[in-house]
Amino acid sequence: MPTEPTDTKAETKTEKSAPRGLEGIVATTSSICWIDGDAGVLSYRGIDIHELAAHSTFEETTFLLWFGHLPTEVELKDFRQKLADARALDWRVVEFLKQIPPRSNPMEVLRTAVSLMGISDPDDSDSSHAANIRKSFRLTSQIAMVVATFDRLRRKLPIVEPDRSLSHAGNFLWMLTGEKPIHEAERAFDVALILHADHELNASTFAARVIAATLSDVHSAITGAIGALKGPLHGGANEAVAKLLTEIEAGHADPVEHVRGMLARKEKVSGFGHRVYKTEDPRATHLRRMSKDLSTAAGNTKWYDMSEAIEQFVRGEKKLNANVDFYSASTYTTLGIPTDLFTPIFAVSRISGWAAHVMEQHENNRLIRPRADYTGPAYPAPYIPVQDR
Ligand SMILES: CC(=O)SCCNC(=O)CCNC(=O)[C@H](O)C(C)(C)COP(=O)(O)OP(=O)(O)OC[C@H]1O[C@@H](n2cnc3c(N)ncnc32)[C@H](O)[C@@H]1OP(=O)(O)O
Ligand SMILES: O=C([O-])CC(=O)C(=O)O
Repeated sequence: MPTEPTDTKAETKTEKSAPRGLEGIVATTSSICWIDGDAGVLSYRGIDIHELAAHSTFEETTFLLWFGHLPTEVELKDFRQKLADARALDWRVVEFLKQIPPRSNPMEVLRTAVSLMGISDPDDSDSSHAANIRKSFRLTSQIAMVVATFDRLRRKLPIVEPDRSLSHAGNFLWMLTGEKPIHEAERAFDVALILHADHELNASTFAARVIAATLSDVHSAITGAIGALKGPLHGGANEAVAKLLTEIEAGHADPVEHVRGMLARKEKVSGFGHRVYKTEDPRATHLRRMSKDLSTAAGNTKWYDMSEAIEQFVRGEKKLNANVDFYSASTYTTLGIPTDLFTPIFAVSRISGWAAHVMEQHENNRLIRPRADYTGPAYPAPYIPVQDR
């Protein structure tokens, strides 16, 4: 006996909606990263990002994120060694990189390569903490190698074998360019990796934690995280900034007038705004300076000058601050890195934070499964046979 459809949705209501986009919702506890968005403070395990950018290395910062304290000299040496020892891509991953079309999107290539790495990982079926650490070493070493190797192959250049004596930053630049990086470039890249390493419950890290919380494996969580990072509202914004700068230059446009037009058309300007920071993103402070210093040293401040003009205008007009993605675009361009590698390079760094969060999730796990505030047809809606529709 069919029941009469109700004319009210009251019965079908489940829960009251959280704010759109979960703004301001505290979804988990975590001891990895603390942000004060009003004061513009970012810290990893309580240590201010400015201290880490000034004194640390990517290896040391990754140790800090994974193990919760700064390493002793012996611990750091051991950590570096393990990261360097993991610089070996499985032949199936290399074959995949050789066989895909050179025009493939590098973020899609990376996402697929990480998924493939999961199949060939020696600890594949082991989700113990020790195995997760070993997987995290391999992923951190090899994501950088995948990005560099794919770029070499698509440019029809020979693959550069890793140099285990180099730092993580130095080895990436070496495998990408086939040249040993000068100290300034290696240090700038190392600092960029430190700045991008973690950022609390950003979209890709949240995605990774949701996947990890089903007790799925590290590679599945990181594959999902890469998919989330790719979007232009998140990590993909650094490429969008570079495209904007290139478009302005190609059209011989005035940067301020170009952006004024975008705002008038209600378009978003990539590299500005942030869900958490209501003041300057502390990472942008470093990237702005790096962009300026590197471009001055290179004798071409074109991209920096354009970026600075846009930043001043957007801040004045919309009260929006530059985020981490804005000046990373001109910094990486000045380092000679192809635009479509900017977001993969974000992943080269963020794997350290993702891994820390996946391990933290597994250590104190509960399934993440919120509710939706249902807005569809009232229950019970009638099922109308196909001939009567
Ligand atoms: C690593 C990272 O993920 S950092 C962020 C990278 N993403 C970007 O740079 C993309 C551009 N920025 C944005 O889209 C947003 O600022 C986000 C996604 C970063 C944050 O989004 P939210 O907190 O959801 O803010 P939301 O998108 O609702 O914007 C609030 C208001 O500010 C405006 N606004 C926010 N960012 C921008 C922007 N970059 N350009 C123009 N207007 C903007 C919105 O249009 C909106 O205005 P309205 O209230 O008049 O409609
Ligand atoms: O925290 C966020 O929402 C985005 C961000 O800045 C990051 O992931 O680095």
